[in-house]
Amino acid sequence: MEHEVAKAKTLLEALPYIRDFFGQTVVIKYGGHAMKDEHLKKAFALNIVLLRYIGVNPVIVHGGGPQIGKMLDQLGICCQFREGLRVTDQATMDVVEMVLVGKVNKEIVNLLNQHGGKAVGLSGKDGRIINAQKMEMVIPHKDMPPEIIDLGKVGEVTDIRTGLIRTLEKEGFIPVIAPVGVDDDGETYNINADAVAGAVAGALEAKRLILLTDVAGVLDAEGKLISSMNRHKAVDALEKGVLRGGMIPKVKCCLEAVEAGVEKAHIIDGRLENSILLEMFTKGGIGTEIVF
Ligand SMILES: Nc1ncnc2c1ncn2[C@@H]1O[C@H](COP(=O)(O)OP(=O)(O)O)[C@@H](O)[C@H]1O
Ligand SMILES: CC(=O)N[C@@H](CCC(=O)OP(=O)(O)O)C(=O)O
Repeated sequence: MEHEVAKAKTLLEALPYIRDFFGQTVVIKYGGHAMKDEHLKKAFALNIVLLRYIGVNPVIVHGGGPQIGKMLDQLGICCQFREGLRVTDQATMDVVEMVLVGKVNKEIVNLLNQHGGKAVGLSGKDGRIINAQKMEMVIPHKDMPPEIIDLGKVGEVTDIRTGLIRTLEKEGFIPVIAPVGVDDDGETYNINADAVAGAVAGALEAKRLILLTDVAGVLDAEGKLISSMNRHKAVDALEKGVLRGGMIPKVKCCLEAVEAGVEKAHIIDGRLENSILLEMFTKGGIGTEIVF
């Protein structure tokens, strides 16, 4: 009996948060360890389905870098990264689209539906959700002319069309979006999934952007977790070189999202079971929050 009483108390403790999130959109970037481990996959699905049943509108944007890498390897196509982005020729683009849209996206849809959700898988081409253009990568060099890198079919988001996402939300569906975009000429682009998640959250004026990753959050130079960063602190960390590799696009896209009106962005540990619920429905939260 004592156990049951404690359970009821826990539910009531979550009430202020549930009330706050009711009817709101939360964009979640699904990737990293939480997408590989069977136990964590199930927990992720249950977290998302629960959100939907208590009146939150979750929108999932997924990655799949390791899965693309594995397939390229099997096909004997070599892969190269510049500044954390995959150099993408036409053959690579075909594999990226097949793996992200055909395999990873459908696996996530299936996972959510198996656990009681109503998920719909989309690429950026469906309803032209993700409009993109070829990315111009310019690396500044001290005392030298800037370096211009051609990443091939790597794109950047120009515009997110929210109509189809809103229609699905209204009907109780959970949109699951693969980070493949398209331009006016029908050219397909490979886009970093964190960047897509940030742009989708901004366009939807989501209440939260949550990025799941393989570390506790943003760590400082001593390796200690930074639990909260405002714009000023985040820009400072980017400029001082505290952030490296994949953490750079993550913090950048969180900044862009809060600048576009998202209330808070979070980088949280996807290795932790129920990390999404812990972040949203407990007082202290987990990981790093980025606010305007
Ligand atoms: N200051 C930092 N704080 C946390 N992680 C950092 C930092 N600088 C670099 N990283 C690296 O960024 C990685 C997360 O980015 P990434 O590998 O792209 O994640 P994911 O695959 O989950 O999208 C971490 O595993 C870590 O190695
Ligand atoms: C341009 C670029 O690098 N695109 C990424 C898209 C997938 C992705 O971002 O997946 P993760 O979130 O798992 O890294 C790629 O080809 O790997």
